[in-house]
Amino acid sequence: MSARLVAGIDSSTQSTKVVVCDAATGAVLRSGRAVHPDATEVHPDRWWQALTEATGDGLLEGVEALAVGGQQHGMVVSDDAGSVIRDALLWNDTRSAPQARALVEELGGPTAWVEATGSVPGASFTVTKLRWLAEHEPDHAAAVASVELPHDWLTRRLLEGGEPVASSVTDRGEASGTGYFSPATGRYDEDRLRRSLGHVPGLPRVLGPGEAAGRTAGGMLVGPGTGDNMAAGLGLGLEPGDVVISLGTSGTVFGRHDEPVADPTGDIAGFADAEGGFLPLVCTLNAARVLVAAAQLLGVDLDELARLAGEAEPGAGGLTLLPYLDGERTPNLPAATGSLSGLTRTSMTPANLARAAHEGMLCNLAEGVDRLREAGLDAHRVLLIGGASASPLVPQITADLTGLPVVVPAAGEYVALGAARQAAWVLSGADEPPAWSVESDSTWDPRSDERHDEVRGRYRDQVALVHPETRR
Ligand SMILES: Nc1ncnc2c1ncn2[C@@H]1O[C@H](COP(=O)(O)OP(=O)(O)O)[C@@H](O)[C@H]1O
Ligand SMILES: O=C(CO)[C@@H](O)[C@H](O)COP(=O)(O)O
Repeated sequence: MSARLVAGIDSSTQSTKVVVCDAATGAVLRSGRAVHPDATEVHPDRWWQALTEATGDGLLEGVEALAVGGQQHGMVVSDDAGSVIRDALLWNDTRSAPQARALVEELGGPTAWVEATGSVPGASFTVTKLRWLAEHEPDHAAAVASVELPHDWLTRRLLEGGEPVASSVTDRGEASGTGYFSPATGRYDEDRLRRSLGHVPGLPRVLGPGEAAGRTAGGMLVGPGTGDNMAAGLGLGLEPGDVVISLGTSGTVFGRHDEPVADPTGDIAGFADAEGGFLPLVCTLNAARVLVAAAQLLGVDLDELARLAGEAEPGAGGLTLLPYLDGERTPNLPAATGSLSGLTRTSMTPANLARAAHEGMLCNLAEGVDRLREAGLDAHRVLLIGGASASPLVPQITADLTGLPVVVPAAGEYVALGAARQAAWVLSGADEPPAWSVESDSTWDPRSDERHDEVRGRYRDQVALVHPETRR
């Protein structure tokens, strides 16, 4: 008997990736990908074009069900005809930082926000982008009849001409990144929405995990979809003690939790996951592209960057890079720039610069692991995913700086795989997702060396020195 096929779509910041899997085992049978524009505001049609390109040449032939995992938070606003009003503002667009500060202050401060929505909204959160729209483009704001996030919009497009269960749908995971939804109660917060946009627009219906969103015109069953980090969690089949570090455009650190996590400092976002639980998460704005920028500076490719960094000793000869090249989200420094310190005639070598780029990026994420532990999450091992997990050096430095064993799971595209697992879940009609196994590539154990503690300490000292406003 031939396998039943499901597909998972990862529409993330830099690209769309699609995997077609055996619904029973999760084995990846086919895959496709296409790039997105490099911008922080993008017309959603560009994601649709990328999806069309990635699934060209019959990639979806024989597929019975599919689902979308999408970059979180992006603001897609449509008019009463369902047409997109302006380019979507993405999660990494920091223009709404002043609106974020104002909303937090106006609506009761950080603790009130955490109680109502699970998170203290920074510029990434949709609610702050809506306030920006109301202040800067009032005609556009007045025309907004519905607000969706990237995966909601793509799911609606997939269902066009088919049989959608509602005019627009989402899930708890995605909705928990809006800033106008409570992951604890599962309800939208219309007051916060009115206070940001000026009126309450139409919102996607929040489907349960494993609940079908409808059928495409071609008859494929469509899952509710979710945010890309939630999809990765589902694809990895997280166990207690697993902490994920994802090194894509964003750096994220997260784990599953049965209870909501409330962090009024704003470092941890109290998201929902794609299985009915919670996904506390720390997100940085600067991850894989720090290595890309360092490679460009040194005039080398990523393999050579890793080789050079491997030549340097831990500690990069005293160089410390604060890698806030695109501003930063955690710590909350949206207007920050990167800085490099510790330069001497001896330390200023290509190898030390390459090493400092790796250490700076990973120190910020190791801080995220510490924040999750302080919030009560067990951390026994790190599962390392995302584009930069392919680097030959990143897994070992991650192990050294977090003090945890690091596993790089074998299959690679865990957001797409999680979306496919959700599609298989919907197809099965079962109460639980199918039990797909995750193969590990290799494990890197942390090496004991006092220089690793010294690197972490120097990084913290430098943050406090250059950005004293982050001191608690
Ligand atoms: N071997 C590598 N070392 C470091 N970075 C890499 C490597 N391979 C890919 N990348 C980077 O990973 C990023 C893409 O990661 P990905 O997780 O697909 O991002 P996103 O999901 O945000 O679109 C790109 O910036 C790419 O240059
Ligand atoms: O904003 C967040 C998490 O809150 C980001 O993680 C986005 O979801 C984008 O993810 P990548 O494209 O970097 O995977």
